[in-house]
Amino acid sequence: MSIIMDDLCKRFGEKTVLDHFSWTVNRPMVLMGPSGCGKTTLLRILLGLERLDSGTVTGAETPAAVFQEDRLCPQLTAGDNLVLTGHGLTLREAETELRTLGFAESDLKLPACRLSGGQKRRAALLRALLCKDAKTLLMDEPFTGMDAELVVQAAAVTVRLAGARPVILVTHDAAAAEMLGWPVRHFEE
Ligand SMILES: Nc1ncnc2c1ncn2[C@@H]1O[C@H](COP(=O)(O)OP(=O)(O)OP(=O)(O)O)[C@@H](O)[C@H]1O
Repeated sequence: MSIIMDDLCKRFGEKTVLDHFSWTVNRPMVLMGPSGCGKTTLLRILLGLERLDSGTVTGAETPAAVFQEDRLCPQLTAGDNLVLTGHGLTLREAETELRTLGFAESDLKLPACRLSGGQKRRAALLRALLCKDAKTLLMDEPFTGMDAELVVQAAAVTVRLAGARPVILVTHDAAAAEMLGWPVRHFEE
């Protein structure tokens, strides 16, 4: 299974964001590039949230996503948020993985709106990684708001749970990219 992007073009008014961009992703990979170069736009195109001017995408069906915003249901616990989109994921499995990313028993009982920014980010990351029917993963800055020690743990969990699926993980964090150990594509402006 591969995400195949062929000759993609996208403009916003005068601004060209994708200029005949082609890329085949058949395994987990990292996408890096300067702010404003179009990384989020590319993920939004793959998710069907933005329309291409020209070009084709195949193989991006049934993705799970980590957006720049966490997009958790605020009244549900972190575990219930994971179960909600997990397609067969049990609460026990969800909470086990939340504990590996530092959730205490008391954190597991809180509604998502009472969690810290970093905890919400970890929950959003695990929600995508644990979505059982996702064939691809699209992750936009999933480690934002985590301190260095947590990034180490989050990167290890990401590698373990992503497996061999096609993944595009956008990050500004060169140290995180190195920890993942995945090939890096540099997206220039
Ligand atoms: N809906 C839109 N309308 C107009 N311009 C847009 C729209 N969405 C994005 N842009 C512009 O397209 C360019 C690429 O934006 P995008 O968010 O994809 O960049 P990015 O590489 O993800 O940046 P960052 O790393 O800062 O998140 C920017 O110049 C942005 O202002």
